Amino acid sequence: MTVIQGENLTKSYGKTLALDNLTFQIEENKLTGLIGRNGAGKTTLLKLIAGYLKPSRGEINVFSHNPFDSLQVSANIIFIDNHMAFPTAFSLDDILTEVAHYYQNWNAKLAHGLFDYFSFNPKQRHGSLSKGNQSTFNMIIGLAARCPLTIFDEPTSGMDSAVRKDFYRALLKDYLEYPRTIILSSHLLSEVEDILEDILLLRDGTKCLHQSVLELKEYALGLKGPKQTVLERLKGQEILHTEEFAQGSLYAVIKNQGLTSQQFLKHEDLELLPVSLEDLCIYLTGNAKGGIDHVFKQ
Ligand SMILES: Nc1ncnc2c1ncn2[C@@H]1O[C@H](COP(=O)(O)OP(=O)(O)OP(=O)(O)O)[C@@H](O)[C@H]1O
Repeated sequence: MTVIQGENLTKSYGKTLALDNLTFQIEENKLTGLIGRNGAGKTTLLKLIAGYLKPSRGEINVFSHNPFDSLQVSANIIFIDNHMAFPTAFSLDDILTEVAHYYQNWNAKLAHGLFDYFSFNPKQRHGSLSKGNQSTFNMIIGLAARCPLTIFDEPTSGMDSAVRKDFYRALLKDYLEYPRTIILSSHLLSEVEDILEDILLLRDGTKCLHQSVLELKEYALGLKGPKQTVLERLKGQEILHTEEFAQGSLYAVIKNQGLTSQQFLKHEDLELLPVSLEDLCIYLTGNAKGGIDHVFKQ
């Protein structure tokens, strides 16, 4: 079943075009990573899905409804980001008690288990938590709510690396036990790629690609060797990235068009290297100016 369907989705803020003609769909019970550079339109897209914003053009349907001001949709969604605010009079314990009434699938055992594991003080106020602890507390709510559509917008902001690892582990374990549709926006692709099933990559408000992580791992090949040898091998290939190194060597990333490694390894000077998902996404969403090296060449 399709949970989210966007058709020619466009969102402008005045003259700024944040999303441009985006068409995509997300199926039920998938864990999707929403990836893109700063300003690519991730938060805008998540807010359109959650019904916080109206599209300027195009259509968005969530559970077959327009999410804007839809009670039906909001009852089935939780949106976790680092702007969550709670009544200042509430302690953390009060918040957990109150939010439990909102979410049909709320799991108090999970909420309290995580709350104790992360050593929260039940009497503390949300506003007095450190930035990382606020994110951790928000994440507990996002997981324990077990909403059919769970949206995490940069959920690990401020968390230290140990807490981030615990969060990804908890997310994966709970997702495997209670499958649901989860979208996770993140800049830290290397940290999340092992738990994601699909990646929706945005570039300047447009869809760059939407594929499974397994497909993406086969998407590109890296070649390194003497510049002239690499250049010869690049003929007819779709080049995604090139980088020069000392002593005349060149590293090139090409689209894997079903080529066997043998074709490239005939030349013994040539090294075939895997391309990480993080690097691939950087190359696919890079600007055309030749990267940071370009600044130093001017
Ligand atoms: N309320 C707003 N008013 C005007 N422009 C906005 C507003 N919100 C976002 N934008 C612009 O829309 C574009 C997309 O922003 P958005 O926050 O969706 O990107 P993002 O991918 O989430 O970025 P980041 O990774 O930096 O959080 C940016 O150019 C941003 O400046």
